[in-house]
Amino acid sequence: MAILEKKTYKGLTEETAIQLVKELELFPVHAELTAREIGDGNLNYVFRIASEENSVIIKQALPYAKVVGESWPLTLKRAKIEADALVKHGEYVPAFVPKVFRTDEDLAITIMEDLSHLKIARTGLIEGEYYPNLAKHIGQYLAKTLFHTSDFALHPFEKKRLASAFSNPELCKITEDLVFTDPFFNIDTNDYEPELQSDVEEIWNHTELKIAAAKIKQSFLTEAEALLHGDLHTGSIFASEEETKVIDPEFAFYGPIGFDVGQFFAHLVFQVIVRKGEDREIIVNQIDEVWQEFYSVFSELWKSKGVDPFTKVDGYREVFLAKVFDDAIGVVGCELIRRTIGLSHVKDLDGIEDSAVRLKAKRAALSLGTNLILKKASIKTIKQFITTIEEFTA
Ligand SMILES: Nc1ncnc2c1ncn2[C@@H]1O[C@H](COP(=O)(O)OP(=O)(O)O)[C@@H](O)[C@H]1O
Ligand SMILES: CSC[C@H]1O[C@H](OP(=O)(O)O)[C@H](O)[C@@H]1O
Repeated sequence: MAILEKKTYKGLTEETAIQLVKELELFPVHAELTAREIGDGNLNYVFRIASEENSVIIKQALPYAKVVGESWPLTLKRAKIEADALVKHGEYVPAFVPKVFRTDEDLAITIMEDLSHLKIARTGLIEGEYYPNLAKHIGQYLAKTLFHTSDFALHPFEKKRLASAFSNPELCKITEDLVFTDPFFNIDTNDYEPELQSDVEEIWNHTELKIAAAKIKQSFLTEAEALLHGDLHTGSIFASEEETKVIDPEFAFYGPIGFDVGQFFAHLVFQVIVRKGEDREIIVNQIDEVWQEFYSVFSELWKSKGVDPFTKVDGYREVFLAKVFDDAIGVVGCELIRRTIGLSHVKDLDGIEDSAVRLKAKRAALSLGTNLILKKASIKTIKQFITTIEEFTA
């Protein structure tokens, strides 16, 4: 029986992935096809199916988290959320997301544009590559996706319909635990070198820090400002010198705008920590540029497309964007700590072979993260944010 007709979930293999694209007539009938599983993420399978002339990607969710196994069951609904978010965001930033060709909820698959001509930005950045358009493009991606899905741009009924359609409790719970909770407590799944034990205990015993982190978590739990990507790290971005494409929005949900902004900042900060001299300056400038671009495009949209009467009140835009910035700084702090001592690290730090250099970099991430969470109220501008980064990472 044809795979799609079965209407039941079954994990694909390289063979059945080929059978599926044939059933869907995505390639000419006699095309010679090859398939390879290329997924390197924590959660899903990704197959690349290619003929001599053409190729597509099939991403399939598993009923559990791939990185842990069947002991961590995870909803298949995330595949639909991811495909729907790609399509929704694609309405506003078609140049910055892959095209979605087909989806199937029973199989939990999305068939999309193959972006293999690009490189995952984290990999390229670690190799020292320079992406002259990355900051500008991500600034635009953030401003457009977040403004257009917010109450500033939508009728309240449509906004609430979307918020309900993108309800994503299981994936949000991963972020609530892994980013905003577990690193601040002695939890089994935390993951760090024994040499960091005293640094980690300092965090666990720091009540003021925990209260500040709890407030940032509270914002993530309650503030349905816009349809977020929800996992906007440099491993979720394909780039070249010219192009930028954002993939993997399976954590999408209605949350605080500063979460997406802060996550992207944080993963640039990891590069600031590991680079030196001019190479480091490039990333510092990109942090500045992404914020300037986000601020200016969001402001233009606010003025030209704002539907809420308060968007016409002088001064409110600046107040709202200051709130987004404050939220983002808190998220940077939590993400720096989480990717250093929690579950699911980043190669930027873990890939440093010399252990003394690696530990120094991790300590910088922890002390900068702590400082940002505690002092975010005093960091009001992008320049002050950059000065703080430089203070802790010199
Ligand atoms: N559209 C695509 N084109 C080419 N490769 C892709 C595409 N989507 C994903 N991949 C590859 O699969 C990997 C994992 O994809 P990702 O969506 O991040 O999965 P996960 O949700 O498991 O993290 C990416 O790092 C990339 O190498
Ligand atoms: C066990 S999930 C941890 C981590 O995995 C996700 O990453 P990705 O899907 O990009 O590999 C996300 O960042 C989660 O926090």
